[in-house]
Parts: sequence; structure tokens; C-alpha cells
Amino acid sequence: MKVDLRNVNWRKNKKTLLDRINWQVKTGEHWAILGLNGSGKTSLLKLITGFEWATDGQVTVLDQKFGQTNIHELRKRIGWVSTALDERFATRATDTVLEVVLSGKFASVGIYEEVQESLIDEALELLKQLKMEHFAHATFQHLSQGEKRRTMIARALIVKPELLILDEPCNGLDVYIREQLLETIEEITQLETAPTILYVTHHLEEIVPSISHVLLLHNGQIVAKGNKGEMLNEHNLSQTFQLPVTLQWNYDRPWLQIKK
Ligand SMILES: Nc1ncnc2c1ncn2[C@@H]1O[C@H](COP(=O)(O)OP(=O)(O)OP(=O)(O)O)[C@@H](O)[C@H]1O
Repeated sequence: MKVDLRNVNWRKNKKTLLDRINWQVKTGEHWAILGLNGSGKTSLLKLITGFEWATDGQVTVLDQKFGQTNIHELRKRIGWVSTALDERFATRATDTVLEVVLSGKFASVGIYEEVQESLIDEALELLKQLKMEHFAHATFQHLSQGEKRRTMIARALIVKPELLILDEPCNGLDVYIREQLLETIEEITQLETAPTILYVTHHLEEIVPSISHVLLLHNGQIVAKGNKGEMLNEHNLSQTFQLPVTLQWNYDRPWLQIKK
């Protein structure tokens, strides 16, 4: 089991941010997490990565029971790519793409340590997989948003994480670059060392075919969870987004329309 949340509540300042969450993610599954602004998506990710602590209930991630495990060690097995993190990600003005990718291994930006040749080869191979090999020696800060996003995914993958959290990875990308990134995410799921993906989004159509399951949240509660084919229906989505919606499947991807 990759993620196992049992009766998890998280209250803060007298507010219930997550309410009776029961959620299991098994090996081989990839999940999308959907919900309106403030529905609890980021809160859930913070609990899973141990940056916040559940008020009650049991959190188990990668078979490590929280309260009985070293969270710092566990975090090395989890990759987290977030747009918010992207913006706060302070590189030295001169850091190259390759250096940023390698820094994933050292949990800090800037390579001050001697890096093994084999690790550089691994980083270059990852950049190739992400179609970024031509940028390896380019300055990270000069990249476009889409290129930065790819670099950050390569940075997360360098530790061969077992769990990869992609928090709104397509935010701010134009439709062409977005589709390229989605294709890359599909490719990542095919890798021999593919991590389990938790994909947070506001946009239903980003649920690519290899994402098998969905978790729908509203007001800190689960509206629906499970196989996407069963759970993505107009009833559940209208409840999640608080609007009457219609759903269409095109090319194996779900598309949402607002009912007028
Ligand atoms: N540390 C905190 N203390 C108090 N309230 C918090 C805290 N963190 C989050 N919240 C509140 O909890 C609710 C859920 O927030 P969360 O960030 O999990 O939502 P989200 O689904 O990720 O939203 P978005 O799509 O806007 O990123 C919000 O109302 C938010 O204001």
C-alpha cells in the first residue's frame, strides 16, 4: 500500500480542514485529486508528506506508520513538484538546469558537493526523457515556465521516488506545452521505476489515460473515491464543483461543461 489514511481528521484553529478521510492508494494505481479552491487538497498532501500532523486517525505512507517512523527519511522516497514551490525555488542566478536536477539528490539547491560521474549520467538521461537534454547547461532562471516545470520533475525523479506528487503541474502553461507535459507524465508511468502518481488539478481534462483513480473533495470531505470510470459522473462532479455540469469522454479523457 502506498498511502493508507484511516479515519483521519485535521482541525486547525477550530476549523475542520479534513473530515473523516479514509483513503487507500495501492501499488500500480495513479490518482487524480480534484476539488474547488479550499477543498483540502493541499492539506491532504501536507499530511501525507508529514509537514502537518493529523488531529486524529492513522496516516501510513509507503508502509511507514506515522508516529513510528522517521519522516525525514520517508520524505526522501517522495517527490513533490508544485507550482508554488517552483516560484519560491531560489536558485543561484548561475545555476544550470543540470545543477538544479542534481540538487534533488542533496535536498538543497546548489551543488557544493563533489558529484559522481554516474549521477551526472543519470541526470542527463532524465533530462533526455523529459525532452530537456538541449537545456542541460542552460541557466535555469532563464527558462520558460514549461521548461522549468520539466526541470523540476526531473529533479524530483532523480531520487527515484516511490511516490510522486504533482501539484497542479500544468498551471500557467499554454495548451501546446500542457499537452507535451501530459504526454511526459504518461511516459513516466511507463518507466520501469515508475512512481505512484498523485496528481492534483482543477482541470478534469488533465486526467490522462494512465491516471486510473480519482479522489473528489469538497469542504474537507470525500465526495467520491475510486476507479475514474465509475467515479467521474455528473452527480459526483456537480457535488464536487458545486455547479451543475455535464461530462464527456473524448480520446479517453474526461471533459467538463457547465450546464446552462
Ligand atoms: N495551517 C492552516 N491553518 C488554518 N487554516 C488552514 C491552514 N491550511 C489551510 N487552511 C484552510 O483550509 C482550507 C483548505 O485549504 P487547502 O489549501 O488544503 O485547499 P486546496 O484544496 O489545496 O485549495 P487550492 O485549490 O486553492 O490550492 C482552506 O479554507 C484554508 O484556508
